[in-house]
Amino acid sequence: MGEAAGGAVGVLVAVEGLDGAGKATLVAALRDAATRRAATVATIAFPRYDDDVHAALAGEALRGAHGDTGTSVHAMALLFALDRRAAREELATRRRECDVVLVDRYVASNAAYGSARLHQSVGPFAAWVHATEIERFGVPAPDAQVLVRVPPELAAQRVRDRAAADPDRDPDSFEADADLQGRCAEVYDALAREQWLAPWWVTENRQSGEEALTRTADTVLDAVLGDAFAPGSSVRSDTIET
Ligand SMILES: Nc1ncnc2c1ncn2[C@@H]1O[C@H](COP(=O)(O)OP(=O)(O)OP(=O)(O)O)[C@@H](O)[C@H]1O
Ligand SMILES: Cc1cn([C@H]2C[C@H](O)[C@@H](COP(=O)(O)O)O2)c(=O)[nH]c1=O
Repeated sequence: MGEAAGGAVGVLVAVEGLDGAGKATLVAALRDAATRRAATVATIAFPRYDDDVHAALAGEALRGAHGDTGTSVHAMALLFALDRRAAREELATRRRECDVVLVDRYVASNAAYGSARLHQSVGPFAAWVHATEIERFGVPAPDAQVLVRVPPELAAQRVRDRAAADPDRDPDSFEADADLQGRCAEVYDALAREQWLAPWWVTENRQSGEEALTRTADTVLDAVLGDAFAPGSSVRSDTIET
């Protein structure tokens, strides 16, 4: 569990899933649910495009800049990993200050997308991500990971709808690759099944509406905060049907 100092629980919860799955939407619901129960909360979205040069380079490479960087699976993963390495201090500070630290994408995004790009399941690439980010860079493992699970076609439709409404959100090269998204969905399922890196929760995000989201957010918080207040117990893996 997180570093309990100054009274804050400091539980680190990573929200994962395909592009357009609804991660940002769930993070917002989790933040509201945490605030309702008087838990202090911080949110960080990776890649930190505006705050870290590696993330900025990765974002540009996703749109064709920097020669062949975007085509290199390992180069892209290193840029995403270096962004998180540079965020270690901020993460530590937020965990000291807050009960819940929500991260929108984290280390498992690298494992999922890189493995999918290489047509692997949870295998050598995921092991390389673990060795590089956790063991070498000292990026902290999360306490819990939530997979926002949707059929890839639905996620792709949401990406298209969002792009139609906001020209600044036109799909990047990963978002535009339907085969990649399909394989990535399979890798995410395998990561969750294998409890890769930390315990996983799986939530389906097919329904629209506040009610289902709020229910999911409350279920996750009951688990992570409830367990955090009960020393010696650990966060369970489960499936939340919404
Ligand atoms: N349950 C839902 N029903 C209908 N629309 C939804 C639902 N969840 C999210 N959306 C919409 O789908 C779009 C994508 O959602 P969101 O931005 O939360 O996804 P994301 O996983 O954070 O995407 P990305 O990784 O590409 O930034 C948004 O326009 C959002 O309003
Ligand atoms: C953090 C991170 C992201 N990715 C992939 C996932 C997305 O397709 C893109 C950009 O992320 P965004 O949430 O759409 O802005 O990059 C990745 O492969 N590895 C990572 O660590």
